[in-house]
Amino acid sequence: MMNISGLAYVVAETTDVAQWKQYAEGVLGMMTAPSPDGGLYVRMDERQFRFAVQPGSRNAYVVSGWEVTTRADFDAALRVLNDAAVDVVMGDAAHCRLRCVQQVATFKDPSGNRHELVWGFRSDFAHFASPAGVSRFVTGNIGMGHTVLPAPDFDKTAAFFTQVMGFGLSDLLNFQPAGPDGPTLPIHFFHCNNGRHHSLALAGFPVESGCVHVMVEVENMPEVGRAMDRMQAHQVQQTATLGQHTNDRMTSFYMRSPSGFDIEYGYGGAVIDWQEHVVHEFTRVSLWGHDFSIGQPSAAA
Ligand SMILES: Cc1ccc(O)c(O)c1CC[C@@H]1C(=O)CC[C@]2(C)C(=O)CC[C@@H]12
Ligand SMILES: [Fe+2]
Repeated sequence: MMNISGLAYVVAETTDVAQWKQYAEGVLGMMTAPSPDGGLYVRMDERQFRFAVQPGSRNAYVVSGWEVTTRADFDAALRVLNDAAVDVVMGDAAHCRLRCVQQVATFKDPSGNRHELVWGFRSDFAHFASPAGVSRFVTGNIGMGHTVLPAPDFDKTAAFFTQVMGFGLSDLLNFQPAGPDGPTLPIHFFHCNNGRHHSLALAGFPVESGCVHVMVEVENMPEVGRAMDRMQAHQVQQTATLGQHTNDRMTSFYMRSPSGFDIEYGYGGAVIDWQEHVVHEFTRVSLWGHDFSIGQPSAAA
């Protein structure tokens, strides 16, 4: 059985590394350093990076990095992938060095999203000092946050994550963007072996950038408000108003990243005891706020 402990990192591609550096430092409030591939390590905590930004010809999401805590769990995970006939490419020394890990294995899910499995991060444990004065990001044992990936091949991809990757379904939404008579788009929320309500969500539609959004969490409401001020000061496009989700209780706003996908910036996400949790379908996205219409192309200035 696979025992993934959390979302370790995400990798994004950009045509403009300097722009990502400004966004990471000035808006997200994260530290940056050059990476060996000519890109950027974006730091949120004691790890060398939580976002790896690689230079390229596109602005897009590239890969999700999933972590196991031991070599034994890594080997067990490789056996599970092999038994499920998943094509796995083992990373070479350069790939391990780039990701700052002992071992890395790459594969795709049934919708074509790319994933990496890693163990044994390497770190200099330099103190995290946010260039924007962010007190701290909520990471550690619950991972860097969550990622929401397109899954046009929905049922196969959801089955892959529960049956092969060992995720649990937290809850689900049958989203009806055009009202009760319109089409239904499933969004399923999955947890791995930590208390974060979801480390992954799968959305049953294609997304040009390769990702719907990545969520990062800060430790109090003022840090969310200060991030909104920085977003405005840097003229970054907001894609949803401030609001609070029904399922994970996160208070957050959404904005565009330079790689085309959104960043959800929030605080107060519930930490769940999975023994007590009951899987359910929810029909309201938010307790209050979260107007996603401001992110639609027609709403753009
Ligand atoms: C519904 C929900 C619960 C918890 C989350 O962390 C979370 O991001 C969401 C929203 C999921 C989803 C989205 O991100 C893109 C825009 C979507 C499809 C909507 O317009 C409503 C639900 C939204
Ligand atoms: Fe989210």
